Amino acid sequence: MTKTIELRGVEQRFHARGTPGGYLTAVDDASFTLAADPAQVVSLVGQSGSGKSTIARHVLGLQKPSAGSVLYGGKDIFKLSRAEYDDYRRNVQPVFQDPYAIFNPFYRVDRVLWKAVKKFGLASSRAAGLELIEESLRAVKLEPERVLGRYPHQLSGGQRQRVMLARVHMLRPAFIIADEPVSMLDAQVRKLFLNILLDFQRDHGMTTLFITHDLSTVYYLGGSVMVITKGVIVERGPVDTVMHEPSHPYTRLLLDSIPQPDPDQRWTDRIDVDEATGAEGAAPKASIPETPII
Ligand SMILES: Nc1ncnc2c1ncn2[C@@H]1O[C@H](COP(=O)(O)OP(=O)(O)OP(=O)(O)O)[C@@H](O)[C@H]1O
Repeated sequence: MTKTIELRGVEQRFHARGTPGGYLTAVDDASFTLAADPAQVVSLVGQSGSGKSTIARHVLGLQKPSAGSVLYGGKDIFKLSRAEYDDYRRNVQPVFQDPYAIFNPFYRVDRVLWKAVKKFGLASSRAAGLELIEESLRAVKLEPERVLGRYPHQLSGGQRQRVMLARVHMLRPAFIIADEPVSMLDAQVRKLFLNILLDFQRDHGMTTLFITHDLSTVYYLGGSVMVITKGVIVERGPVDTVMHEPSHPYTRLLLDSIPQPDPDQRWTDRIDVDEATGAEGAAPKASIPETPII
């Protein structure tokens, strides 16, 4: 049976002083399904504060929605049996912006990988475990001898990110929930990271929910995209269609925020998102640079 993650009418309210009613709606009636088969890349794109991370937290079971439900294999993730929960934890893996917080600075980075080997019983001996770790590090273009034995601060941000991807590679989850994973990386390392996610999709059948504020990254990844503003998913579809024929004014505004390589035309227009009305005052039809900047 194909594994699925489904959000059904998810709403998230937070207490917020000074707002009408004393709360803000961070996510409003969000519904979508991620399927493991065929493996796919689905991006969720929107500006800061649009509700993306809140949705990631819902999918990862870190935040219970105020209303609606998050289903894994058709079952509410907050009501799974122990065995179902273990399956969900193994098959839905997060990758965050800066994994520095996940590494304990007092332990070598090896520990994160060995913990996964032990927790999920991935190898029957130490030698087999080490072989698996080394294979996974190579799969994310890291040389084991340059990484193992080091402390987190001795690695670059891009290397730390890829150690987390090596962990994902070992676990082979059905789903990766990647929340702004590349926003702190330079263009080259960013591209490397995105290519690894695409390799994971093609070679190991992993489906990624890729959360970002950056449409050019979405363009590079391909697949499909959902556009979110003020907690509402306003547009969705294949990346090519949404990028070339955006139907919602907010998507057009986002498209106009892609910088151009030409210094005289870095931005096609000024981006003025009206906080009160969302996408009011839409900019002229967007143009996508020939070579998206990633
Ligand atoms: N625990 C919380 N308590 C109160 N408000 C919150 C909480 N978490 C998020 N919010 C608010 O909910 C809204 C959506 O936040 P969220 O972090 O999901 O946005 P985002 O699109 O991921 O933004 P960014 O790209 O900046 O991370 C914001 O207005 C934020 O201030």
